[in-house]
Amino acid sequence: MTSLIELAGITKVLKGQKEPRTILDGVGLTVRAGESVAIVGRSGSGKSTLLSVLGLFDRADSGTYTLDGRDISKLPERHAAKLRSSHFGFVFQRFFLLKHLTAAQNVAMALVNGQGWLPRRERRTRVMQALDQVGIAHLAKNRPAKMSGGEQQRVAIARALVRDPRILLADEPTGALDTETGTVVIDALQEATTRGCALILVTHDRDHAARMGRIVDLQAGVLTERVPVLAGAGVDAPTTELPRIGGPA
Ligand SMILES: Nc1ncnc2c1ncn2[C@@H]1O[C@H](COP(=O)(O)OP(=O)(O)OP(=O)(O)O)[C@@H](O)[C@H]1O
Repeated sequence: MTSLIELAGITKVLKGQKEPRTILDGVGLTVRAGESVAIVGRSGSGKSTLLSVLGLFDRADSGTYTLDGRDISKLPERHAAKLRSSHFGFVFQRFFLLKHLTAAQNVAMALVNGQGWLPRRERRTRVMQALDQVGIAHLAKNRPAKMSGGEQQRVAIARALVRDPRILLADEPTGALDTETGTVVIDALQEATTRGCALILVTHDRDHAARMGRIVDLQAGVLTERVPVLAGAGVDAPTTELPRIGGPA
């Protein structure tokens, strides 16, 4: 299977301070369609920065970003904006729902913004499909105030899915939820991978990370891939680490 995303030697340096600070130091990452990848690491290690680079909200200072076989490292912003809406769905810790709109109307907003006005019937079908995919089609007419946190986050996931993205980027989507509700939200995100969508999840929750197909660890700007240890190998830790990937030798 060919890669959907390939980052190589990605570097991001924060300027505007006394001393420039390297946040991403030669990061490499390959993600294929239908894969799920957890990005873990200490607070401030650069996980959200990496997600911003992946989602084309921010640009790397050096390195290459290949999306679907195309080098997009130097893409002008107007093309990047198009790719953002055609290829990516975003889910954040905060739900960012409009409180005066119903769940269905909140999801429909993504279609209006991204693709102009679709015919009403098609819009309705896609919105209901997206709500159904996250298990809350029955709440289509509810406003956020009448929904639990987990339900609101599932509306936000439906809003991210309604444009049928190739890649779902989720930044601490369970951060505001209790463990049980968080698990339901992770289920909803993972369901998208069964349809070929790649899922990249930033999380501090070990259990949620462990449910992803792969875990990558960001420490001091350096990304390492954790490789599951075979059961019975006599190692206490559930995972072990390889040397850094994608960085200079
Ligand atoms: N716009 C900015 N201006 C100044 N510093 C920034 C900016 N954005 C990020 N940083 C700094 O860059 C570092 C990486 O931030 P980032 O948010 O990517 O980390 P993180 O791993 O996602 O953290 P957390 O787990 O707490 O969300 C942090 O030290 C942060 O303070």
